[in-house]
Amino acid sequence: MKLAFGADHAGFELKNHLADFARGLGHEVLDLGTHSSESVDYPDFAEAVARAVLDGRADLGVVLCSNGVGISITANKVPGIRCALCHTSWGAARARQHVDANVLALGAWEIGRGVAEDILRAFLANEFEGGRHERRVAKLRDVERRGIAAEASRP
Ligand SMILES: O=C(CO)[C@H](O)[C@H](O)[C@H](O)COP(=O)(O)O
Repeated sequence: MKLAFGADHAGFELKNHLADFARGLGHEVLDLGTHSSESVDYPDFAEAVARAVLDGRADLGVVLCSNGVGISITANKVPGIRCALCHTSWGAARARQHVDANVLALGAWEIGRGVAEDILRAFLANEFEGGRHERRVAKLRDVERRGIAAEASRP
């Protein structure tokens, strides 16, 4: 699979570690930064990863900040993105199976490397199950569409 990675300064080290880990699993990595521990703004990297997933440069995205909150919220502002902030491998598997999440968010200062690897492995190893979940994801998309329409009609 092709994976896009993005992180702010807080997620920089774990992002690099997980990118190497993903390469070791045989995945292709698109590293969209950040490329140092210098302070940066997480929305820039959330949007870069979201765009890469939506335009097909990546199959899935992985984003990191200190707690995963800011970067996941930002990614979820991009229509078409379903970003799951996960703290367990069980949750990551569920995010793929039930929600068809296309971006994984992690809190780099909350979890260690081993847990992060387990979460990423679970995210990559699972697929959307469809069935009843199709209906729910369709409703999720409807909410997104209504939000865009409301925004467009705002004076
Ligand atoms: O976790 C984050 C947002 O949810 C970011 O990684 C930032 O680290 C956080 O906002 C703290 O920023 P700081 O400039 O490193 O203090």
